Amino acid sequence: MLSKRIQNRVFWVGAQNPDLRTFDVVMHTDAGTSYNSYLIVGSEKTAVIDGVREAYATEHIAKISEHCDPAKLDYIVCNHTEPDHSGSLVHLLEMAPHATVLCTKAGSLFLKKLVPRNFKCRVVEDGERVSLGDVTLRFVQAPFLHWPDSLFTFAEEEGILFSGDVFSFHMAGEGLFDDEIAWTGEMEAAQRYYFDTLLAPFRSYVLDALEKIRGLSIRMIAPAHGPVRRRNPQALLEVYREYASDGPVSDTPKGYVAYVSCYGYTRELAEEIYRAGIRNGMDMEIDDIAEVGPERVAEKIRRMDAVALGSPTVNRDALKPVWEVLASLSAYDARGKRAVAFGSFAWSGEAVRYMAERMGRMGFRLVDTLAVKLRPDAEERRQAYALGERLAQSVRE
Ligand SMILES: Cc1cc2nc3c(=O)[nH]c(=O)nc-3n(C[C@H](O)[C@H](O)[C@H](O)COP(=O)(O)O)c2cc1C
Repeated sequence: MLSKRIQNRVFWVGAQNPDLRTFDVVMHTDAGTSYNSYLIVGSEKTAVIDGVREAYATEHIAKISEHCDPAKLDYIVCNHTEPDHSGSLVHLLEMAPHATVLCTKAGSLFLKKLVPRNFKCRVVEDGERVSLGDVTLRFVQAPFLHWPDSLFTFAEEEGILFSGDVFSFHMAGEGLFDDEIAWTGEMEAAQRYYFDTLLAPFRSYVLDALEKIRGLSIRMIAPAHGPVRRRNPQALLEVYREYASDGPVSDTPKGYVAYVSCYGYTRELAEEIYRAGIRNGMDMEIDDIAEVGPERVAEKIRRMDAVALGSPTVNRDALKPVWEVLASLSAYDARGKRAVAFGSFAWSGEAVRYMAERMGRMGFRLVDTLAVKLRPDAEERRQAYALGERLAQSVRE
């Protein structure tokens, strides 16, 4: 795609990779991705907002050159210093040695490690304005979206919010704007998946950032990946507010039992824990991980207040689907969540201990564990029920 004017004095000068299927190891994408960078040619000064992955630096600089001489660039704004947006910076700075990089304090510390050359860097304060002549940039600090460095840049006269990874999702295509492409359920899902993977751990920061931009007259949102949003930016802010509020905040605590079981013994324990949760006022769900799939289970765990994870011991370990669930979660997902581990075994019984150790290291608040030899008898089923009661109790506390 060539460079493109997105409005008056603002141009898209980014890059696209429609063939990408795995982003940063952690995310899949069915439609590639874009690395959005924007150039503002003000009446007095010029600014590039965000960069692209290093592999696309030449293309990026060529697109900037279509509209101005890169050697005369005044500012390069780094809303987010992650290498998919800052990789090109070292090359752009070679062309534009006099440009001043504008970023947050955290961003400046990251850039020192990312850019192996001296460059002019200025830390911008929350609410600070920088004039390009007929366009004024206003900076809104929005930390932890999804790194400590993140910043929004609002071009006041244009009404464009440059939002970094926020409001992004992975997609490359012919159209640059959301109203140029047929908006499908898959895009909605890609948007939600992006939020869940990168931003959900920082829900409260998302809500803080939304509050800070509430009063701005935003006519367009220009994110770092995916389409530029001009169809109804205010509605997108609301969608994000809903995403960010969809955490474990309901009055009725949510509990979840996820297990695997070869002969049904661990399942018997799971069902006792589930019953105890319900009788103790929790909104409960129960799943066999082998049926539902580890990713879906991990997704559900993110929204729960309490989790019970069960596996039999097989070949001196917990079963693979359980490890896949835990590998799909981050320490942010686990942080402070009440949890128990349980399972059946025949002679050595390592699974429960190993799960508990891993969950503890991830940051789950482990309430207790239960390992039962082979088929649970009446007393052991009572113990499983009591484990569910303690889990529910811990959430109330
Ligand atoms: C292939 C296989 C390997 C096993 N390895 C172990 C083991 O290393 N240690 C152990 O205590 N039990 C082992 N067991 C026994 C199971 O843990 C035991 O049968 C348990 O009750 C199964 O619970 P479930 O019905 O929930 O799957 C193994 C069972 C199978 C089928």
